[in-house]
Amino acid sequence: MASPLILVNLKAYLEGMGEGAARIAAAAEEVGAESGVTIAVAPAPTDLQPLSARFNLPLYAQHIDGVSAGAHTGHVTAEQVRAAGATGTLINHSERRLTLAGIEASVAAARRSDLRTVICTNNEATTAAAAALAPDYVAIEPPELIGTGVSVSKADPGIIERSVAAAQGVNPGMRVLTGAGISTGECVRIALELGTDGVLLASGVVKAKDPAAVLRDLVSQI
Ligand SMILES: O=C[C@H](O)COP(=O)(O)O
Repeated sequence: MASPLILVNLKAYLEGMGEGAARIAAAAEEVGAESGVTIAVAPAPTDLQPLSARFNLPLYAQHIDGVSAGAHTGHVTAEQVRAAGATGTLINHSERRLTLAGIEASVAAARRSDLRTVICTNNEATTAAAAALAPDYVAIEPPELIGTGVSVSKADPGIIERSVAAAQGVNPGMRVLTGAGISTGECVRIALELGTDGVLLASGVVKAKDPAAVLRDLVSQI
């Protein structure tokens, strides 16, 4: 199996001129290098370029629209985030939902720009639909647990197992992440034991006093 992916979404938690994002990217780079685990960060779009200039780690956009350069006010294109240093993108995060057609267009745009794709989903049915679009990963996150500190690995392991089965039933070999409330190495270990290929998390790292210590714990049972 390829190295599990720990994908840290910074959401819009961090204000200021990118100092907070840089602190977390530095911690992710350090812990990724010492552990050998792939730790990626999904910063705000304005932080992609500054982070890619300073740090050596995979960067994901939090969202892209399924359009190319043109008359699209307020859109974010795959070409733009790729040029800013992203190597992948979230699509359809629970806090940035798209239509099914929009998801398909974003996946196609990401592929044209050679970006890895993570389609976020909320249950088994949407996980199966997402898997049919053949992204690099689907990421199942029960919305009611996001940001609560209550781990999906412990509170709802069944949804992880069923989602892995649904995704791989549609697309054998489909890689699955899970997220919502993940904050410890035990949560990551359980997620991997349930058949996932890693985790998508935010508050457990972003709100931590010592993000590097949390990241070290997250990779400690892999
Ligand atoms: O993108 C990350 C997820 O929405 C999980 O967020 P959380 O780790 O704060 O629950």
